[in-house]
Amino acid sequence: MKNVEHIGIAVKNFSEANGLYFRLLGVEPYKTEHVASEGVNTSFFRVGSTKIELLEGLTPDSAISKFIEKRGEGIHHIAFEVDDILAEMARLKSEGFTLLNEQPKKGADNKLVCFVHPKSATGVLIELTQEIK
Ligand SMILES: CC[C@H](C(=O)O)C(=O)SCCNC(=O)CCNC(=O)[C@H](O)C(C)(C)COP(=O)(O)OP(=O)(O)OC[C@H]1O[C@@H](n2cnc3c(N)ncnc32)[C@H](O)[C@@H]1OP(=O)(O)O
Ligand SMILES: [Co+2]
Repeated sequence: MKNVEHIGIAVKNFSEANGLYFRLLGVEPYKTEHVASEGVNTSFFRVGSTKIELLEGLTPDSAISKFIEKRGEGIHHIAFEVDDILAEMARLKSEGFTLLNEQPKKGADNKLVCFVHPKSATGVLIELTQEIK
């Protein structure tokens, strides 16, 4: 695992939340991206050497909609950058962590991603991200 690549925050009202984080962070999001496979819209803000990812759920069965339904808005996941996502997934599996996808999948911001179940990481949803070169 390398640095914290981004912190994912689940929000109800995407445009309001983007305005709030612009005022909070003093920067505009450098990208917004619809990710149909996850049923989300995302926006990314650079903050120092890491990023904030705002996520809104677009369908009732999206992970973000279900999260907000159950727990309200807030920090949803922590993403770490890895150099070799397949090797890291194999390592975590051998360490007994529960992975939520067997193979890396296309995430946002030009990344391959994999998630670790919060139940095997002290209640924190962990995302692995590898830059697609
Ligand atoms: C577009 C990609 C983008 C990127 O950066 O590239 C993203 O980050 S997309 C982010 C959204 N996608 C995901 O989160 C995919 C992985 N998530 C999942 O597969 C599910 O959300 C899962 C398995 C974590 C939870 O599934 P579900 O909500 O259907 O099940 P439960 O509600 O029964 O949850 C089980 C258990 O986990 C707790 N939980 C759920 N979400 C979280 C969370 N984000 N952080 C911590 N804990 C979480 C939930 O409360 C349940 O615990 P319990 O004690 O039983 O209440
Ligand atoms: Co993310």
